[in-house]
Amino acid sequence: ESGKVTASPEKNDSEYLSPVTIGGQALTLDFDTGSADLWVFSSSLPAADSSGHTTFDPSKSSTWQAYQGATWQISYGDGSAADGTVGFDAVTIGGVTVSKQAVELATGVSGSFVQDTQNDGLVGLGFSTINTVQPQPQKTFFENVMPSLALPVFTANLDKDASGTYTFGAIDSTQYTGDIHYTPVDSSNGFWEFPSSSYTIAGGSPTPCTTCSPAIADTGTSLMLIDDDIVTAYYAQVSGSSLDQSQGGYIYPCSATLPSFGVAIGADYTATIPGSALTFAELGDGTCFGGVQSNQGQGIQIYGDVLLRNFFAVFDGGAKRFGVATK
Ligand SMILES: CN(C)c1ccc(C(=O)NN)cc1
Repeated sequence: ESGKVTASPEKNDSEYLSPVTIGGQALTLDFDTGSADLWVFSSSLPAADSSGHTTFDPSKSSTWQAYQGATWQISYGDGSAADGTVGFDAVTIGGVTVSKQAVELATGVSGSFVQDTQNDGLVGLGFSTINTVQPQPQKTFFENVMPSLALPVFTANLDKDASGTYTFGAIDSTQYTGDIHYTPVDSSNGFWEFPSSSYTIAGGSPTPCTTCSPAIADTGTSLMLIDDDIVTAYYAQVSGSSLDQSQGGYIYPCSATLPSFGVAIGADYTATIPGSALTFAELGDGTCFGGVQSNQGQGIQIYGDVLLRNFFAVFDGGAKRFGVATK
């Protein structure tokens, strides 16, 4: 089987939201290849925290099965967090159903989730070694459905300020051009992780970097969070740019011309993003906030939506590989 759903961008393409049905209840969730918990705003949240969100109410699902005593708690790279209890229910995405998917009910969420009223929770599409359910980590929707998919893959075709598509179980050849360039994935940290040991700024042949951190493909992160020395070199080529502590990153005059930025996807391919696609947000006073920012020395480079929305991306759970194609 295979199925596809729309991925609709929030403002500034900061995240992409997709329709999911759980126990017959429709919610709008953020598909996140950088985590492995499927969690939803629940009817047990304080009303002040769930106001504006659609909540899942297990008492209204005839197929809900509580997982007695199980709990979860997660924190994300941006400092946001959520926690709660666990059960199992039928989860359907694009017509593809897992009958007994672990569904994590939020009884606590941090402020940025409360404020993000279009978001009713997350679908983790990383590897279940980083699932936070105790006493027993739970498999992701993709891990559960993989054996019944025509192909053990899902693809992300995100777009700039336009709706895109997530597809499970098929590689839709109408969604990309040319070849798909794959790299093996090291899932030992729970991410779609691969080496990225060269980069290009403003074109030309790639600069090798033996000290460059490995990278992860993360649909749940908005920006590209890159090793600090590379980011410094990038903005050195942007006139009027500066590191603005109050904004939390590099800003520049929106009139500036940004150089292109290319990053290695494994050993054989450089994914190059044109400068015109490397602004994340206008700050309203003529300055712009860059899509390329520092990873603050985290030792991992996070290739989020600023990269992914420029490509067709393949997450291959069968061959444990990640691929990109132009489109
Ligand atoms: C506050 N929200 C909606 C978030 C969603 C996803 C993430 C994330 O780091 N995913 N890899 C952080 C925060």
